[in-house]
Amino acid sequence: MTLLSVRGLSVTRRGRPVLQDISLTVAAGEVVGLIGANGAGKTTLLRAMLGLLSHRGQSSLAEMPARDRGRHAAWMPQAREIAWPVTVETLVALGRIPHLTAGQRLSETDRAAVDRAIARMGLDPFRQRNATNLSGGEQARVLIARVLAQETPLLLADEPVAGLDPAHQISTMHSFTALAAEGRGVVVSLHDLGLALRHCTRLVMLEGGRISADGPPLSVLTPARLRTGFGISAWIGETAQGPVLQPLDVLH
Ligand SMILES: Nc1ncnc2c1ncn2[C@@H]1O[C@H](COP(=O)(O)OP(=O)(O)OP(=O)(O)O)[C@@H](O)[C@H]1O
Repeated sequence: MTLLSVRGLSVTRRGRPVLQDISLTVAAGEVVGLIGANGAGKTTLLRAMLGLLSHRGQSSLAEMPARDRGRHAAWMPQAREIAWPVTVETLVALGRIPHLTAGQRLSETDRAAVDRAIARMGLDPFRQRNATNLSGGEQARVLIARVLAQETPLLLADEPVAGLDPAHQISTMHSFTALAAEGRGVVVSLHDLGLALRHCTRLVMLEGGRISADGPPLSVLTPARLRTGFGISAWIGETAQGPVLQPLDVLH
């Protein structure tokens, strides 16, 4: 089942083309990693697909009425600052808003979704803590839990694992894999190519605002693309524990 369809999407900012002619679809069961160097256009693509940026071309998500969109896709932006001094539980429960009608309180179903998201991100010990008093990585986990609580068919996240410790980076990627196994779809921008290789079912690589590769991770992360797209060399190998990528050096 197709959860997102983008055709011929282009974005111009300050007269400069930032994205050109992007077409892709995301199906149920996929964890799509969006990769590319700083400035390649990952955030711009995620925001344009959601309808948060003016664009040419089509995105099925941007064309939905706002209310339907909130029930179809959850969005975790790159900015991590939590501004409100509310408990972790209250903040995660905000993810249920698209499912409520005005003035409606959380139902048992909503509370169960909040509990599942809190458990998935290992936040039970923090439930009643003020979210603004948590560490940066803990706050990121709270924001991931909020989008998980939304329990939408599609999840889009901009660098969700940035700033997390290794255990929480891996467990967050496992959460995405579990969502895909349940029949949802995930699009996640990542700078850690090792995590992208191991945990994504497919990678979409951006170079200079265009898709330079789209396919299974090992077929996308070739030495030539690591050189042209990232300016690095890397060791890539198949091991007993699965594929591994270790960046080695900057190529001049
Ligand atoms: N408000 C803006 N006005 C003009 N240009 C912008 C604006 N926002 C982003 N850009 C430009 O668009 C290009 C793509 O930026 P974008 O943030 O999408 O890249 P990214 O791949 O997410 O990068 P990063 O890995 O650094 O987060 C960059 O060249 C950036 O300078």
